[in-house]
Amino acid sequence: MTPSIVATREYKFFMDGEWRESRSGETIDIHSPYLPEVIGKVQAVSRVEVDEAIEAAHLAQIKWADKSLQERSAYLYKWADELVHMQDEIAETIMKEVGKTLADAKKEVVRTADFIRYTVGEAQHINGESMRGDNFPGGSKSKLAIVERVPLGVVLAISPFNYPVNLSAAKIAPALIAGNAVIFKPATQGALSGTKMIQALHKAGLPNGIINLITGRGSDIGDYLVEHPGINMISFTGGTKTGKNLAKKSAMVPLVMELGGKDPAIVREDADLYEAANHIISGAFSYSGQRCTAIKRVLVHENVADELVKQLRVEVENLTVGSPEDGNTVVPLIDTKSADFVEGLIKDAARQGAEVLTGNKREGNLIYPTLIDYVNTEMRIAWEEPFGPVLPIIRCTSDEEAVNIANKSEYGLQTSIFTRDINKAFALASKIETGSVQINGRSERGPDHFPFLGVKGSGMGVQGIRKSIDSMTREKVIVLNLS
Ligand SMILES: NC(=O)C1=CN([C@@H]2O[C@H](COP(=O)(O)OP(=O)(O)OC[C@H]3O[C@@H](n4cnc5c(N)ncnc54)[C@H](OP(=O)(O)O)[C@@H]3O)[C@@H](O)[C@H]2O)C=CC1
Ligand SMILES: O=C(O)[C@H](O)COP(=O)(O)O
Repeated sequence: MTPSIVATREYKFFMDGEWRESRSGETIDIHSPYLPEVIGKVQAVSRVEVDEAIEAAHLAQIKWADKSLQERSAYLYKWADELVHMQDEIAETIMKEVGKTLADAKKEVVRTADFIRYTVGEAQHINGESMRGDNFPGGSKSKLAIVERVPLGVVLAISPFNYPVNLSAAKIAPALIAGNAVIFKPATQGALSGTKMIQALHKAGLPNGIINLITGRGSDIGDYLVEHPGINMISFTGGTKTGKNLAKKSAMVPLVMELGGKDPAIVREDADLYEAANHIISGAFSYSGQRCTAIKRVLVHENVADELVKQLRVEVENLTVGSPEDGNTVVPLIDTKSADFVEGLIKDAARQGAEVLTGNKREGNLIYPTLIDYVNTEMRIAWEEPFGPVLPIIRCTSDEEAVNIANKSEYGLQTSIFTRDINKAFALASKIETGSVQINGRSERGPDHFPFLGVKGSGMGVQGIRKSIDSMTREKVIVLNLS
């Protein structure tokens, strides 16, 4: 095993341009999903320090918004460059902290640098508009409205553990380029990776106060941050329960939330089963299914179910399982609680008569990839999001039944439809209640400039580069009354 580069180093939080120890005197141990030792400690930032950071952010934001777009762009380009320079160090931290393979962790860092650069380019092509009053009956031609987009002020960015760099920067970059300051609260498991990402931003020379990294448990400071009167917009990615709580607590603040999912793959009778199986396996099992967009149930027509299941089983049994350090696809889950939860879902299905075809084995947090056939709608696994490497198969008698089961979910992130009939695919897509529908492909967020959204319990508002910038700005109308 390679020696840990993060050892048990204690990391500081970042506020008003300075790395600081919290006056709380408390730190939080960060455990690895697969290594026995504590891999780092982060500060448990106090409420008073949260107040101070938000105040500093407000003061700094005014000058930041005054800078030209080209000046702000230069800082963000430097940030992207620094991330690329630091990619080995950051990727290793991601691997140890959230158990992603080094190759995937590096991809995450490079994808993030690309994301930042694209964000700058997008912002440089956003223009306001103007309109004359006489377009409306009775309106005067002498009224000229100039409509621009202006920043909202201080954006609170809260991110989950599974893409600790990319999903954080996907909030921070659009906020910054639009002229906002940011309070960034990373997932506690993910805070070391988030800290490294902010080190890269610090190296880019960003003015003091524009970015503030607040570490601490969501259960301690989450509500305080969300309810804080100094926060002007919240961009949150995480679980549906946390998101619902957040939506109740925040008041009169624009909110974008990307939450959990239970993405179905609908496999029609006429699908190319080989293609479908490949997409389903990579959709369901990469990074052990710890993706909001993972395929989390298969709704297959009964006439082709045996054939599909046979192919899926072969592919599941070929998946590599073990430490992320050896490049395995199925790796230990983020913590014991998550592994217990996934195991509970498998046991419930088995107890109720589902057929566990392969997997159902556990070593610590490592759950072997598990394929379960003959799942019915009475079983928890038909509805609950595992965030783990388990795939339930529900056999359906018709498209209508598949669509009904797909839509009954409390979630609405994405759906995949596999079919050779493009007309049928469109007809089904129009009935599906999810933010996106993928035809003949696995569910996924990227490419990152596509709008990305969940409906129902999967979220509100839209991300995706242009949409994220829009969500972090508002229109400002200045009317010239000409003589
Ligand atoms: N739709 C999407 O785009 C995505 C959705 N997800 C969803 O996220 C979940 C997994 O991520 P996970 O990190 O476990 O999610 P959590 O909901 O547990 O945590 C997400 C973030 O919220 C913070 N938090 C916790 N309590 C509060 C609170 N009261 N107020 C404000 N913030 C709080 C957490 O901090 P702390 O870590 O300190 O508890 C963390 O930073 C899955 O359900 C997954 O589907 C994940 C990625 C993408
Ligand atoms: O957090 C997630 O799971 C992501 O938003 C999904 O991203 P991906 O589809 O690119 O893995």
